[in-house]
Amino acid sequence: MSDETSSSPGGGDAVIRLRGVTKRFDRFTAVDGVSLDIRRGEVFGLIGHNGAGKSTLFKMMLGLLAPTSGRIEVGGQPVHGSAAREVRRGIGYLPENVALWDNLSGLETLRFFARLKRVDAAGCPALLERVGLGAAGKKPVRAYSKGMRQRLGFAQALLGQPRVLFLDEPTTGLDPHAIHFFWDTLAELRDQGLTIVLTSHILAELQNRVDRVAVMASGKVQALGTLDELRAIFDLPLTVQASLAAGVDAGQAQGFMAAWPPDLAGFAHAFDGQTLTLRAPREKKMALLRHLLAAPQVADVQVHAPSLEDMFFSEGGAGVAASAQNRPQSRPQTQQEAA
Ligand SMILES: Nc1ncnc2c1ncn2[C@@H]1O[C@H](COP(=O)(O)OP(=O)(O)OP(=O)(O)O)[C@@H](O)[C@H]1O
Repeated sequence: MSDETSSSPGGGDAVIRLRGVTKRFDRFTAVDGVSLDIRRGEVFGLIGHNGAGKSTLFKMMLGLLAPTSGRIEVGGQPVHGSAAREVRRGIGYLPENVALWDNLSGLETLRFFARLKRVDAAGCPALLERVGLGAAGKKPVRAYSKGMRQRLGFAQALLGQPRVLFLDEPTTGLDPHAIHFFWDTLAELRDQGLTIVLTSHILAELQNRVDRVAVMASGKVQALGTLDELRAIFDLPLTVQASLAAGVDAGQAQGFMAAWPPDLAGFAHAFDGQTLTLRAPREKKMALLRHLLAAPQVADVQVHAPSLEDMFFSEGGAGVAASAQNRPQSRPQTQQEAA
């Protein structure tokens, strides 16, 4: 793959550039006019409900599926056409279910994939070490656990030192230890300059580990940005929890509630006698905190910003996509802006 990059409107280098990408299966439109820049060295999450078009978009970015219309470039080169083979050599791909042969050992499997990818197999033992399978390289794959199989799949994606990695549901079925290991490895690769695009349905796991997220629905990218940018788009309230001190009796608690300032009225969501839960707009946070911290009855205050999951399930369960369709004009980047 060429190391050439093109600049993205949002700043930084666009390693992956999509313009007006559409995929139709007969009369059904699975991906609908997607324009997107993915920058060098970023971890980019693609989320959305089942059937939103993530895998179809993924396959097109990998050059495995031709778009009906639109243009896709990786490293400044089209992923379809005469340069496609060369472009794909710079891409690593971990499918959701890697096809492995039970009778081959981990090392034989990796060497097999190296031959398929036409890269030097001499680095296979080191790659197995890299993913934590050094000691299991000679074991047949049939003796591998789900986590070990996933690590082996990850190793084959890293063959040939790709500059761009596509990972489809990479942590599905992994235990917490394996998930931790996976994200640590990903952070190291990212620090080495790799661009990583991944899909996941596990939003809590994604939210502090990806640089930006694209939310897909009905074949379109409905919202795009960092977690903070998405929070600004959806403008959901903060949740603030104030715990009263252990010695506060019912009368003092009542006094605390009765002395509530009128300019902060309407945010109280629940009070169980010990903990007051409030939902407040972000601009009221400081006023609310000042009041709570000055109250002698309050022993502890916790503030929770809306999570990716809160946003996804916002608007009474209609989901992030429905909310994004009605998004205000002050959003970070739309498809049109990217185009
Ligand atoms: N080869 C195909 N022929 C016809 N329709 C297809 C084909 N591939 C995908 N689709 C349809 O395109 C839509 C998008 O599918 P896609 O697999 O991209 O969704 P997804 O977001 O990856 O979903 P999931 O989270 O379930 O993997 C779905 O309605 C699917 O049925």
